[in-house]
Amino acid sequence: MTNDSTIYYDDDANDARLENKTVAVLGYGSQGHAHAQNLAESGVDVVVGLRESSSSRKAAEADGLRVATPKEAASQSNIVSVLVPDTVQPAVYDDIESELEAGDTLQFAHGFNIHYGQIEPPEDVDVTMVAPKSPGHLVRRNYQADEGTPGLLAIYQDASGEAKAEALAYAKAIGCTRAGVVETSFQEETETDLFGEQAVLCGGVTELIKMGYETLVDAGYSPEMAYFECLNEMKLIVDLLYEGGLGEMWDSVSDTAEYGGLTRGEVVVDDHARERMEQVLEEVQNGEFAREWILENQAGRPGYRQKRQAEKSHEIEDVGAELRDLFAWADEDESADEEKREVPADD
Ligand SMILES: NC(=O)C1=CN([C@@H]2O[C@H](COP(=O)(O)OP(=O)(O)OC[C@H]3O[C@@H](n4cnc5c(N)ncnc54)[C@H](OP(=O)(O)O)[C@@H]3O)[C@@H](O)[C@H]2O)C=CC1
Ligand SMILES: CC[C@](O)(C(C)=O)C(=O)O
Ligand SMILES: [Mg+2]
Ligand SMILES: [Mg+2]
Repeated sequence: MTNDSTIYYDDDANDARLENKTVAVLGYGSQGHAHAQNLAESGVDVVVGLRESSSSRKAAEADGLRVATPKEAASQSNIVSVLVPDTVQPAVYDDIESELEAGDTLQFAHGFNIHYGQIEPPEDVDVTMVAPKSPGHLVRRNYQADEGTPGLLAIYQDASGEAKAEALAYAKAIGCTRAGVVETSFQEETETDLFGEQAVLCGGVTELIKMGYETLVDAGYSPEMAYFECLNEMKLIVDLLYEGGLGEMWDSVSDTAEYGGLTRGEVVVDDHARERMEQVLEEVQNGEFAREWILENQAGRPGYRQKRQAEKSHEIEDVGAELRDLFAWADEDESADEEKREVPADD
């Protein structure tokens, strides 16, 4: 981040920008349920847009929210927050496009479809992004605990001249300006988000865990020891990194771990890994990943299903399930897990 990045807080946002406006939240999954409930509790008029057959309808209604079809919701609203999965957004957009009027806002939590040209909004609507840098369940939990969730704000199209002020009010209403909202662009958010989840947060970490586990088990150590060491303890280390960066983690582990980590970490994640990271970034930047993902969806997701199945079948998952049943820490997270399970899988 450069020193001139702008960060906005609660005092920079004016709640009145959302007065007399209706927000249609399309989708009631991870982000959708959090935005809709936080907006409503902040006093904003909300209508949730879900298809007639939607398995999420019951949950939204049980949470006291008004529910309509995406098209009806868009026609009743001034701001349409598109929080269905990225892959279905273009089809949902085609359905609601006719309901967008000059001066309305199309709001996103991720820039994929705008940045890669899958959605091309009319010139007379504002196109904004408020993207919490967190899974939706934490956005909701933090709001309920009077805490904030850091987020990003970007303006792709400012037809009204008011796009930023309105997006800031939206960010405040879902709790993001309590923590701070960094201004960025659709391009930067999309490319960094995709790179981060592929190379580091989701893809990189899971491969590192599995490879560490397999190395220990192949060398004759017990699967339980390998699970604890390579997966379970990851949370303890990540909590320290989250609280105080690399420094707090290194301060907290033993000198032996610090010396071993500082000298051996770079043996594993070496220049070869850096080259591969650069390759992953290039495929995000030149649109190759986006094209692959769009085609994969058009083909009915055969490769995705296969990869998912292989991941579920990895021995570490069985070992982990057994251990989590036997130890007390599983109970602590039970309510969070229950909450997560309420979100329907996409297939
Ligand atoms: N997951 C996260 O924490 C984060 C997500 N984002 C972004 O937020 C956006 C939403 O992602 P996320 O919350 O994960 O989405 P989810 O997968 O959780 O969305 C599921 C919701 O979308 C509805 N839905 C699915 N397909 C359709 C369809 N064809 N028509 C209408 N509704 C449909 C589902 O209802 P139904 O019962 O009808 O299937 C359900 O309510 C994305 O742009 C994502 O990149 C950004 C930051 C983090
Ligand atoms: C890290 C995954 C993420 O980018 C997120 C929760 O921010 C996503 O797309 O879900
Ligand atoms: Mg992300
Ligand atoms: Mg993402």
